This record gives sequence, structure tokens and C-alpha cells, in this order.
Amino acid sequence: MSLTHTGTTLWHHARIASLHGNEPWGWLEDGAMLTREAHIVWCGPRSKLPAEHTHSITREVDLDGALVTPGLVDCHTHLVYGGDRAAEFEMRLQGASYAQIAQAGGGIRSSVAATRAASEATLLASATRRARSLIAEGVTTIEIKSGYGLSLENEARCLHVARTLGERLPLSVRTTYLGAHAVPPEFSGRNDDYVDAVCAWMPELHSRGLVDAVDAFCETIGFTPAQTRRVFEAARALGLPVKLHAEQLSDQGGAALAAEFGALSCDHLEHLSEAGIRAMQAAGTVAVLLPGAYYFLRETKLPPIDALRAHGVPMAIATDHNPGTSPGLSMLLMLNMACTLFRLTPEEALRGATVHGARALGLHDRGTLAAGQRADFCVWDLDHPRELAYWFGHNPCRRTIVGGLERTL
Ligand SMILES: N=CN[C@@H](CCC(=O)O)C(=O)O
Ligand SMILES: [Zn+2]
Repeated sequence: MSLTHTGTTLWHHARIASLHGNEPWGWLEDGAMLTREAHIVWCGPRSKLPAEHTHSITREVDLDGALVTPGLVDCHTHLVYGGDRAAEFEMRLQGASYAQIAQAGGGIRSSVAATRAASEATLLASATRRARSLIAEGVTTIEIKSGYGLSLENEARCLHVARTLGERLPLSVRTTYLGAHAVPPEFSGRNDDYVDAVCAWMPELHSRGLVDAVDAFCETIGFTPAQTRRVFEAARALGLPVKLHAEQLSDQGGAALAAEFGALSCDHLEHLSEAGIRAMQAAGTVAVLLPGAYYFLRETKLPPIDALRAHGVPMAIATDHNPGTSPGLSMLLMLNMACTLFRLTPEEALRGATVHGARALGLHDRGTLAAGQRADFCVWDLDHPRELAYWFGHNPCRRTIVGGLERTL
């Protein structure tokens, strides 16, 4: 187990996936990459390695012709929660809708009760198990939202667990405050008062170093656009970037609202309008597609993929891991579903799970393999990168390097 940097490493004899969009989809033959500490110093065909780099090499690793891609980025998860919602799954299979269950006080609120009842150690143990599943399939960066605590101290606890995961596991963790996920029972019928509380807790959570971004669930069963605006104004006052669960079950105009605040991403988007797409394009907002939730809720309305593509809106994909609508823990399955259900090309899906996922988190130092980027990459037992979206129920990840360090679990 190598856990310290060993100078400058030349990783060679690799097929380095070419993911630049304007180049033929495939790989760089006899690819090589030079890493120093946590970063890539150089990447290209080994024969073109500049002479000035050769004398600095302290270690060589032969990758035996294996495929290399950037580390995967899961840019939308709700990984920290108590309990599960398998009983709700059974109810939905018998005909109850997600919205009906939520309106009857179940859904997110049942996970809030289970999360509040769980100790921090229990939350950390279950989130660690889930994170390890994602890590095993090549995830090197993950976003984790709060949203099952819904009080100042319970939101803080969940965000703290997320931060702790990033300290204990070989994984970069970004945390998102999703206080505006549902209205907790103690605020029942006082939705606006709850939004006031969500905004009031934000500076405290931020001052404890627990928040990288702010999100909300803008929906008929969540928060109105006016309430979402108030949450975003509070975030802007603190200089925090925003994201939004937008147009999942209905068109609320949430995407255009989020774009007005320069949102990093709008996520779900099954009911996204043309106006919303234009607003996102103008703001540079990433469209995060969540095929796991679409599949698990057995939705029928597809996100407007062709229009997003035509307008040049970057598309990311993520697991949306959560106990209610997407209990899956496989980014590779999401790559497959993004192609089979949403008709992304395998190349679009892989860009969605790497460079566009990173952009959805406001990260520009990862998601591609180039000089200056973080040395986060995966080595796969595959020939062509299209196979990442092809196989499912099988893990071809041979090794993963995070910040220049070989990862072991
Ligand atoms: N849509 C809102 N939030 C989650 C679901 C949360 C839950 O049902 O527990 C989502 O992204 O799908
Ligand atoms: Zn979500």
C-alpha cells in the first residue's frame, strides 16, 4: 500500500482515453503520464516525452496496455442518511406515487426521522459503506448533500459526517447544504417560516466550514420559486455558489431562476422548458442528468437531451444516490442508463461522469488528463472507453490513483 508520494512517476504503456470532443473517440496509443505529488506534469505519447522531464523520473509504472481515464466524479448524491425506504418502494409498486407518499408525510420526511434518530457514528458507518462501493468503481470525487437533518444541528451533523468521509477515505468530498429539501414536522404548515430558518442557519454552517454550495428542491412537493429565490439570495450574500433540483416532476421555472443566480448546475430536468435551456446556456450552468431516479420512479418524460445538446449545454451524469428515488451505488450503471434510457452517446456519458461532473461542482482542476490537473485517474481492464457504458453489473476497475497516490480500500 503506497500512501506517500514518491517523487515523479512515469505511468506508461497505457491507452489514455481521448475525451476532448473534437478528436476521434478512442485512445492515445502508447500513452504516458508524468505525475509529481498530487498533479499531472505531462501527458501524451511516450515517444514525445520532453527530454527535460526524463531525468526527473524517480519511478516508472508499466500499465500493461490498460485503458486509463480521468477519475469518475459523482456530482449529485445524498449519501448521508439513516434507515432505508424499501417499504415505500413496495408501496409505489402497488400504485402509490412518489408525490402522494410525500404529501402523506412519508418520503423525505421518513428519512429525516430515521436520520435524526441515528447516532453520528451510525451515520458515518453507513455512509462509509456506500462511499466504498462508489470508490471501488473508480469514483475519485463526490458531492454529498445534507437535507435529511432539517434542523441546524442535524444538518451540521450530516455535513460533518460528509467532511469526515473525505478525511478518512481516498476520496475528494464536496458538501452541499440542502436545508430546503422538505419542510420538517415542527414547521408543518409554516413553509415560509422554515425557509427563514434555512436561510438563518446558513451563515452558521458556513462559518463551521461545512458548506461548499447551496441547493434546494424547487417543486410542488418541495419549495416554490419565490422560496427558492430567498435561499439563493442568502447563499449569494455569503458568496456561496448555488445548484438546484429543478423541473423533476413539473416545470416550475426553476432552471431559469437558478441560471439568474449563475448556478453551477440544475439537476433532474425531465420537465425543462426551452426557456430554461436558453437561460442555462447563457449562464454556463451544467445540466446534471440523473437516470437512476428516472428509472427507479419509472418516469416517462425524458429530459430534453436533443435540445440541451443543440444549445451546447454541458451534460453531467450522477447517481443521485438517496434512499427514496435512487438507492443505487454504481456510476458505471449510470453511464449505461444515460445511454440506454437518455440516448447519450457513450462518449457523452463518460464526459458527463468526468469533466462535466467536475464543472457541475465548480471544479476546474480535474475531469481531464492534462498538465496541471490533479492526478486522479483510473486504470480499467477494458480496450475501448465506450465499454465503460456497455458492461453493467461488472466492475472492470483495476486500480485508481487519487491525488497521485495509489488507492487501496
Ligand atoms: N428530489 C429530491 N431529492 C432526492 C430524493 C430524495 C428522497 O426522496 O429522499 C432526489 O434527488 O431524487
Ligand atoms: Zn437529489
